[in-house]
Amino acid sequence: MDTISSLKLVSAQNIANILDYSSLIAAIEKSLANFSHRTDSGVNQPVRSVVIVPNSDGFLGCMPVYSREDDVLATKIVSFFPRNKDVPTHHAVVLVLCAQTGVPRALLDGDVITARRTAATSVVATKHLVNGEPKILAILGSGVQARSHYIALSEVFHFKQICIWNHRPEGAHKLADEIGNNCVACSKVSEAVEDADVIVTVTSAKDPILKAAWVKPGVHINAVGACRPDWSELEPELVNSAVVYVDSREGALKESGDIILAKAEIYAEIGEVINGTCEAKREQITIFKSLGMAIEDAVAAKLVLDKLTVND
Ligand SMILES: NC(=O)C1=CN([C@@H]2O[C@H](COP(=O)(O)OP(=O)(O)OC[C@H]3O[C@@H](n4cnc5c(N)ncnc54)[C@H](O)[C@@H]3O)[C@@H](O)[C@H]2O)C=CC1
Ligand SMILES: O=C([O-])C1=[NH+]CCC1
Repeated sequence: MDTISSLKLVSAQNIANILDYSSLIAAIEKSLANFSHRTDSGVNQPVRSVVIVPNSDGFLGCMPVYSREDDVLATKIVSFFPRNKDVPTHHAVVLVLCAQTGVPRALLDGDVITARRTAATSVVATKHLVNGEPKILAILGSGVQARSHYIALSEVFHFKQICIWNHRPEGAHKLADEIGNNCVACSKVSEAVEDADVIVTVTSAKDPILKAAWVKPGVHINAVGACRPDWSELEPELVNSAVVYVDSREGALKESGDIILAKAEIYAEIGEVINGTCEAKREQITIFKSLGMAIEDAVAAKLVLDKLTVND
């Protein structure tokens, strides 16, 4: 019988071995499209609940979702303590339950899932919104998401050059060394982004780091950090000069300082572009504001569980 005693525990190492970007990107693309159909495609996903931990900048987020198409019922619990120094800033677990009985089936480490599904989501947005074939990638930030974004984007696009900036230069140099000879560490954001076709912002900044004056016309920006309503990575002038796409309208209007502080208009969810109900305005500056959604974690966890062998 299916009981909690048969709960499967899945480690980060196991997930890292199993969760390949090619399957993940395809699954995420489908899930973003499904999400934007809302209840028509049987997705029930409230905006995440966030519990703030005073005097730490830290928070705990609870992210439940049900998706009929994917036959998955799951919740992620994620903490973000940006001031952590000796341990990572994010920690997460994903609990998957039987969608018919509610019995917990598996508890998965959520760190690798968070790193990879976020990058896979940016890949999907970039595929749909980038103007032509991108040659230069700029990454602002040099932590976990900077690495996963470099790997995931490089699976799909062939960049001639990658420019990294980090607020602590040693972080940018370390990542540039890891990536190798088509990668440079830049000492200024303006230098990193001036020729970029795709920009990824993956920092814990609370105030804007990227300005309108520095970017090329037609650039595509994946804005991945700044997940609090009073935090932003993008200067309001930049947000208001761009066509703004989000993962979830409700989520963006509640959580995204980049959108709330700029009083920006949201043009579409990326799922609406995938579904063909909203246009990809590729010739303009496009911003994909990513906050992260439970459905991304749920489909990633399901991929892992489906690929686990009985002995794992
Ligand atoms: N949209 C989504 O689905 C997700 C978004 N995130 C967000 O992405 C961002 C990066 O996450 P990770 O790479 O996991 O974190 P990390 O802690 O590994 O890296 C953070 C990076 O930001 C830099 N940084 C720290 N304070 C800064 C400041 N005041 N100004 C500029 N840079 C600063 C650090 O040097 C480091 O390079 C965070 O804001 C995080 O909350 C993370 C997971 C999912
Ligand atoms: O979706 C997610 O896991 C997160 N978004 C911002 C911090 C963590």
